[in-house]
Amino acid sequence: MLFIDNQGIYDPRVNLAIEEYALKHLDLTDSYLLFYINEPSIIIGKHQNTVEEIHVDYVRDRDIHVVRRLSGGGAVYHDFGNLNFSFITKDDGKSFANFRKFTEPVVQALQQMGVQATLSGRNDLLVDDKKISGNAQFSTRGRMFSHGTLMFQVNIEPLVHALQVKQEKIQSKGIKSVRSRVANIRDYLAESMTIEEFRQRLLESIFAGQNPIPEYKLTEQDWAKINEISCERYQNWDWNFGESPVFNVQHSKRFPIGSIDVRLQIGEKSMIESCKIYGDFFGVGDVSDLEKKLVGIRYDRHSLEEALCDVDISYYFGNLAKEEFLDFLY
Ligand SMILES: Nc1ncnc2c1ncn2[C@@H]1O[C@H](COP(=O)(O)OC(=O)CCCC[C@@H]2CCSS2)[C@@H](O)[C@H]1O
Repeated sequence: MLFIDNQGIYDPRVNLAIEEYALKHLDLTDSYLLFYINEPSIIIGKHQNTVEEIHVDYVRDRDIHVVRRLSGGGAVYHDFGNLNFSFITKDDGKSFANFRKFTEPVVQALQQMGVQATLSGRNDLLVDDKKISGNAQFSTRGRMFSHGTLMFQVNIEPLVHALQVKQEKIQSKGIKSVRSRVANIRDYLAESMTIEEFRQRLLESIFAGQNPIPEYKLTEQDWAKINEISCERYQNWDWNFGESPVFNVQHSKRFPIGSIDVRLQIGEKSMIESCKIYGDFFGVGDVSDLEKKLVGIRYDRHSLEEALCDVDISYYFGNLAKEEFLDFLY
């Protein structure tokens, strides 16, 4: 495994581009570990409807970045007290959805520092029943990353406010990110340290026995492509916010693999004119392919079944069965 050093970069639109670049373009014969700290930001899950996850006025007034990421899951808040880790590796077909594999080295490092963290629920690390880390994954073409937050010393007040959607919006929508009681790691450490020292301790624990720690240095060529990805995707309103959905059928439900929220606009002769799928579910497939499959067909059970007959639903939504998805749609 190689360590990618990006210290000194705090812009989430660049950090997420480094991660995407490493995933898609670096030689994954080796795995990589990337750490990043972002200035105040909300990082939205791939399938979420941004305006329904944030307090728009609060976020605008405080210049908090709002950036969508590639992985599924819910919305989290980052600031200079939050350290993110990302393992970028080949997807051997067994690792996706295995959160234990990628959080274990971090849990061990935390335990060495006196912090009794455990993996619990779908994707959280807890101390004292409080969440200190949220994790998510993304897989594409045999490559994947598994990344997580580490709340070292996050300012809790803006975290709560920025993720608190305005009241009228909550009422218009069934499904939200999974809100948790959160805590900061610093409060549980055996000895005090700065976030930089914390990062160093994690690094030394994960690369135990390797001195010096093997590093991959980003080249000028890498940087040119990273900046391109950053501009095209993470600095782009279309990606981060996108168009608001129009719909006249909305179904929301929480499944074991996460929440799914489907909005359909039904036109003349019962035809589906547009389809949008939101949620904090985990899956490998790009749901926009599924959305496209549903457009142009009749909104009745039989037509839906026909349209989905050659579709592997679990590819998009973890291990959800097709029947369950059809019952949910219609
Ligand atoms: N920074 C941070 N760390 C841990 N938990 C948080 C954080 N911010 C908010 N929350 C809490 O988690 C829920 C959302 O939980 P939920 O389970 O819905 O979503 C996640 O955990 C996603 C984790 C994504 C990690 C990526 C790693 C690199 S870029 S972002 C939110 O409502 C708060 O209660």
